[in-house]
Amino acid sequence: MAAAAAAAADASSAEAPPSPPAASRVVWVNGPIVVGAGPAGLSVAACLRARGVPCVVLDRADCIASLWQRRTYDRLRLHLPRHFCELPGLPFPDNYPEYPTKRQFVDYLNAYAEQAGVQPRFNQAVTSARYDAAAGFWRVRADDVVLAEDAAAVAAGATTTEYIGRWLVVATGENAERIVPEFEGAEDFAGPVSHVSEYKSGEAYRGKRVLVVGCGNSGMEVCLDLCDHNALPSMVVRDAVHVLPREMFGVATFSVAVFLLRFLPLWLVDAILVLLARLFLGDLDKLGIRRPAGGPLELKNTRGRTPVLDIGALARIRSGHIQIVPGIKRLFRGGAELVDGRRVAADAVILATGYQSNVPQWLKGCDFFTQEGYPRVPFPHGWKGESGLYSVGFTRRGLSGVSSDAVKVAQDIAVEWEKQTSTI
Ligand SMILES: Cc1cc2nc3c(=O)[nH]c(=O)nc-3n(C[C@H](O)[C@H](O)[C@H](O)COP(=O)(O)OP(=O)(O)OC[C@H]3O[C@@H](n4cnc5c(N)ncnc54)[C@H](O)[C@@H]3O)c2cc1C
Ligand SMILES: NC(=O)C1=CN([C@@H]2O[C@H](COP(=O)(O)OP(=O)(O)OC[C@H]3O[C@@H](n4cnc5c(N)ncnc54)[C@H](OP(=O)(O)O)[C@@H]3O)[C@@H](O)[C@H]2O)C=CC1
Ligand SMILES: O=C(O)C(=O)Cc1c[nH]c2ccccc12
Repeated sequence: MAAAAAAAADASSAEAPPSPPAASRVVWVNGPIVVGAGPAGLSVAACLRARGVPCVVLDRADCIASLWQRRTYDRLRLHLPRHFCELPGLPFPDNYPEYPTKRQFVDYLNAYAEQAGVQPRFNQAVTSARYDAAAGFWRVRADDVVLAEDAAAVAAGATTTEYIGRWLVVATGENAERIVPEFEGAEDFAGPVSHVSEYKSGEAYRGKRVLVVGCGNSGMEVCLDLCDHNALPSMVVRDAVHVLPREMFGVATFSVAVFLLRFLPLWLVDAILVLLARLFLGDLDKLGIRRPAGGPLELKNTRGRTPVLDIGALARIRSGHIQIVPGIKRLFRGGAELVDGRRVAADAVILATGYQSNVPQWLKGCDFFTQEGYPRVPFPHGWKGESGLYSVGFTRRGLSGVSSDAVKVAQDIAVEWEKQTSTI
């Protein structure tokens, strides 16, 4: 019986997986295939080119840095000082402010791609990537993104291209997909429900009662923007959250943290940050904002929970312009019932409920990434997998993590590239 079971298991593991339908096109890539043309994809491509390694960069969007260009609001600025956000090889222009605007950052990224000669293939949505061990190549499939307006293309159906190459660089980011929670009664709610990635400005919400779900940097900044446009925001704070001042006496809190980390252990830096935040911001408990037990940097590094860097929302909470409410139990026609039984009226709901990686949806047959779509090996070692697999931008350390990964990945691939090309 046991032998029969073992034989059956052997037989099933030996069985070849069903082969996917043939791609309409096959492209042999001389060099790495980079998936994602955000800051991570651009910077690794630039570093590769600087070392003489060609690559192909694929993106599902029709432009570079689609997160920044298509899925963020107008008033957005970098919230870390500029020198923490520069990509390898190109400083920001001298006239940029300490916290560049979204427009400035996008201009910088366009200049970066241009200077490095990176020309991504757009409208290429990667649907699967797997390593073909027999051939020693990665097979990456991408569907042409067809716009609904393009009737002829829609009628012809999606074209699939298979890219085949020796190396695969995953650069699809920590914010690839929006998180959209489902609420009981959502179908009864009379107003619009949107994700913050669709929000541009509070102009559309003048005079309206808006329920903003989530109190990360997005939720806080959108509430502030709504106030500036005379809307009436309530913000759902369902759990504890760290709020830090963006600056203390003109010095960036982030810079203070980085400086202290040179001498002190992380737990102590966290304790100092919490103490300073208490001094600068006062007791937030009174406002309905509790601090988590873990420290702000610890939670950022281990769970990806970014502390809020306050740029003015707290003042509006104190003044009563932003109302804090607990978690949502259910939605109803005119608003939401909360977990404490209270009701809050709302004309619109904005979900500032965060983002997630999409790597598990398309990277098959390898366990380098966790189910959450992050490298299993923790920072600073998560940039290199097996068989020519790499990741850039999954460090939970923002743009500075992107840059440090990109340099390491390009260096590593360049060494392999030189070995391979010199033997030809
Ligand atoms: C609102 C906001 C503000 C931020 N501000 C800062 C900041 O001030 N400082 C900081 O350090 N960090 C900040 N971050 C963190 C952010 O992660 C980085 O700024 C940066 O965008 C990460 O770059 P990336 O290339 O890894 O990911 P992204 O910028 O998300 O780029 C990934 C690209 O991959 C593409 N893609 C995804 N899936 C596929 C697929 N299946 N096929 C093809 N293409 C695909 C996407 O279209 C996208 O263009 C912010 C994030 C957000 C959401
Ligand atoms: N100026 C800047 O540079 C900005 C930077 N960013 C960055 O973008 C990234 C994403 O930020 P953000 O979009 O704020 O996402 P976050 O993941 O940081 O925050 C999501 C928030 O939504 C809450 N949430 C999730 N699901 C629910 C639910 N069902 N009910 C109630 N609350 C819920 C979470 O609460 P809980 O903790 O309880 O799960 C959390 O407060 C971060 O790294 C951030 O720093 C964002 C905006 C501006
Ligand atoms: O803004 C983001 O999402 C970032 O990831 C930037 C960032 C990296 N490390 C941090 C620690 C505290 C606050 C922001 C960041």
